[in-house]
Amino acid sequence: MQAEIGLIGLGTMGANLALNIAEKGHDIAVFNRTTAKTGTFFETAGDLREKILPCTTIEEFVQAIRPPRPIILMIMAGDPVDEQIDILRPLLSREDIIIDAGNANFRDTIRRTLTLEGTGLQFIGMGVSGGEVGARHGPSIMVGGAEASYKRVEPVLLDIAAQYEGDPCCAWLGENGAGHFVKTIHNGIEYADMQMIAEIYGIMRDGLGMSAKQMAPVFAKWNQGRLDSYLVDITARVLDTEDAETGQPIVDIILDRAGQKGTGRWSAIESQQIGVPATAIEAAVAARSLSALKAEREAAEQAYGRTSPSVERSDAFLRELELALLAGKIAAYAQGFAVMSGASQDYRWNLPLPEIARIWRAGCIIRSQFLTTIATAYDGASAETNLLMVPAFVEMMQETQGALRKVVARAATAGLPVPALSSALSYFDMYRQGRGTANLIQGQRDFFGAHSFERIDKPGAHHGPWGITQL
Ligand SMILES: NC(=O)C1=CN([C@@H]2O[C@H](COP(=O)(O)OP(=O)(O)OC[C@H]3O[C@@H](n4cnc5c(N)ncnc54)[C@H](OP(=O)(O)O)[C@@H]3O)[C@@H](O)[C@H]2O)C=CC1
Ligand SMILES: O=C(CO)[C@H](O)[C@H](O)COP(=O)(O)O
Repeated sequence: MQAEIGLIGLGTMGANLALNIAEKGHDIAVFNRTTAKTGTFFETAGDLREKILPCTTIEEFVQAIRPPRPIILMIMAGDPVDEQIDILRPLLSREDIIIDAGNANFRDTIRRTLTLEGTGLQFIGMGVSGGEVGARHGPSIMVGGAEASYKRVEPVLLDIAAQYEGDPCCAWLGENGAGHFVKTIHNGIEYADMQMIAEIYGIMRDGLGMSAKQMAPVFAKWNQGRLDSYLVDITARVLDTEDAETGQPIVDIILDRAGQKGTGRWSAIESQQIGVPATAIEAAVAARSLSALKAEREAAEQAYGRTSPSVERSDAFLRELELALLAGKIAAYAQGFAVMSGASQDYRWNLPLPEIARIWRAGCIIRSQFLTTIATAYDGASAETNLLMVPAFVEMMQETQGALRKVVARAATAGLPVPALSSALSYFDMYRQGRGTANLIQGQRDFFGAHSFERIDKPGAHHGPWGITQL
């Protein structure tokens, strides 16, 4: 028997994706650098073993796949992907497709695509979201590369993707790095979403003095309304879970230092690079970096004192928190989609924004009811339209901005950090200000550097009557 497809990397994601592929009836060859893992994987695959060809050498693996071979790499992003491609290249034949399904930097994907061009090999950069459960039972799949290459693997990808009301959450999004770029922005939005939820949790814990057990049903209730989403759902579950060793809420035992592997930071870097601000994502990335400075934060708490609960707990304030989270979320998603729209023009991807919202409705980490509203909103709007200007979102923002304002103000006076929520609010306030304050900056720039400015009453470049600068 020769397999229809191959997969390298039997870690958390790869093992589950391989089982998913086998379960959907596709024969699959698998290989892992550490061969013991391949054995364990195969032994525990149960009935799916008849669809799986475990291979202990890379040569055996390549031979086990029917040409032209589609080969999925589900390994650590970065140098390992280049190393793996170098190992594979001499063993492959024309028309074979290498599919990098890890969280690659889209710039690496563009580089790899260019490197393989003209070799006869094809390259797909594919974002996969959904964690281990998604990989096993249906992830959201964001594909970039030549459309013809995608078409060859589309039947398998549509089979394994999550389904939202019968629609597979998988799409070809554009050439070269498009898929990995969209996955990166997905993760940037994920960072902002998670950070804003954590800030609301911080207000409840440190401002209202609520216990994890008390917060869990609040998030669970919010999950029944417009905040209905995977992240709010798992927040309620995390808050409700006890540590087996101590009997305490596990969230109270977990160290307050968040990891980050790069995608959030790349989203922020790219937004700056193309000049499309994503301040809530930036704030979320910075918050993770600050979280890592545990010892410094502890020393600063000694120096400045600890914040004690000082916000009055009431159903009305909890309702404001819910609405504030919704408003912050609208601004963060507006930023993420604006970055995709900007990059789509710069990189000539022609990213299909409504389709992206649709394939994020199931399978992925940011899946939510909210994405259906976004998909519908984009159906009637051009890709350049900021979500904040789409009627459905104008209405929601009008309704919720007051709560965001109150919550940010209350947190600021109580000394509780809300960097993502406050960045989202400032972004909204600047975005909706017809006459801003950059006129003064232009005056300053012209004063010190003769950079010129435009006037409101006539065209052209002008200079101010500053006189001789006195230092
Ligand atoms: N975990 C998640 O929720 C998600 C992860 N991803 C992305 O998927 C990819 C895999 O992640 P995950 O499964 O979580 O990671 P794991 O740490 O569970 O597995 C890593 C895999 O990469 C292999 N590997 C590492 N270095 C090399 C190398 N130099 N050459 C060959 N193989 C190598 C490992 O092999 P070995 O056993 O020999 O060490 C292992 O199979 C990453 O890019 C990650 O960012 C994407 C979406 C969600
Ligand atoms: O892609 C993912 C989810 O969509 C992975 O879980 C990723 O690892 C999350 O990023 P980070 O580790 O930086 O929090």
